[in-house]
Amino acid sequence: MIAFENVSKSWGSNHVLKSLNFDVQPGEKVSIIGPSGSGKTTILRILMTLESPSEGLVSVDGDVLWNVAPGEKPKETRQLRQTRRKIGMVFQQFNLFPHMTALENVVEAPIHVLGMEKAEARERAADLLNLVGLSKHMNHTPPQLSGGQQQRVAIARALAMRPKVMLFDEPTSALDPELIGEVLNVIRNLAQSTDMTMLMVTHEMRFAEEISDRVVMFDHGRAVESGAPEQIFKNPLEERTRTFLRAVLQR
Ligand SMILES: Nc1ncnc2c1ncn2[C@@H]1O[C@H](COP(=O)(O)OP(=O)(O)OP(=O)(O)O)[C@@H](O)[C@H]1O
Repeated sequence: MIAFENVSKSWGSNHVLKSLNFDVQPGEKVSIIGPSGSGKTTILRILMTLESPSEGLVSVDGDVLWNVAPGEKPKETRQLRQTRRKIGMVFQQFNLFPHMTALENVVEAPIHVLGMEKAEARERAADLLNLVGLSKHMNHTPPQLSGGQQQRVAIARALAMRPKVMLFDEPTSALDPELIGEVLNVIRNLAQSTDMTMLMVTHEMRFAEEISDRVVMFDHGRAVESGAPEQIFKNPLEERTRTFLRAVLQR
């Protein structure tokens, strides 16, 4: 469903991704872990076309998003916009429209981007807000909601576009500790009840262990180890994974 082939990304002399080969199978739930600055977010941003690779091929659902030859300037492929719609993303920051209600935030893109009928979009948005446990808050604006509730609206908004792939970039990092659980519960339910492909960057190790089919350890722009959660967390093969996990799990 997602494939990175020999993908590199540099900002000046900072080589953030180094000939990365990485894929995610249809329906697979994959978590990316690794030290700060190892390139985890950059992978998601390339998939969202918020960044372009310096080199390499990236495809989603069989469509080429990026195909950049060495020394070539990245340019958008013809089907990029179409492919981009297959992907929903949840960021650390919720990025909701503050003056709109939760429901209006969720219906916005289906109406304006997908051209969905207003009534159908509102019905779907109400179902999704119910799914994330916010049926009582549909008419509240973001300032009237807690951070956890706002992030759940952001998840509903991403789902409203009927994506085949959901990307999560540290979805609980901006939340107070007591609000993290409610957002993780929503993501856990999605992972267990949908056949969507899910790729998540997270510092929540126990959560990654619990919900993922596979965990990938990143370091210095490379996937250094990939395996079932019990293998990565209980029996990591790479010294870099052991050192990283020792540090984060002792915190
Ligand atoms: N727009 C940018 N311009 C220049 N450098 C950037 C840009 N975005 C990211 N970087 C650099 O790329 C490197 C990798 O960043 P990235 O955010 O992908 O790491 P990460 O593994 O997600 O880290 P964290 O866990 O701290 O979020 C860092 O050195 C960062 O400073």
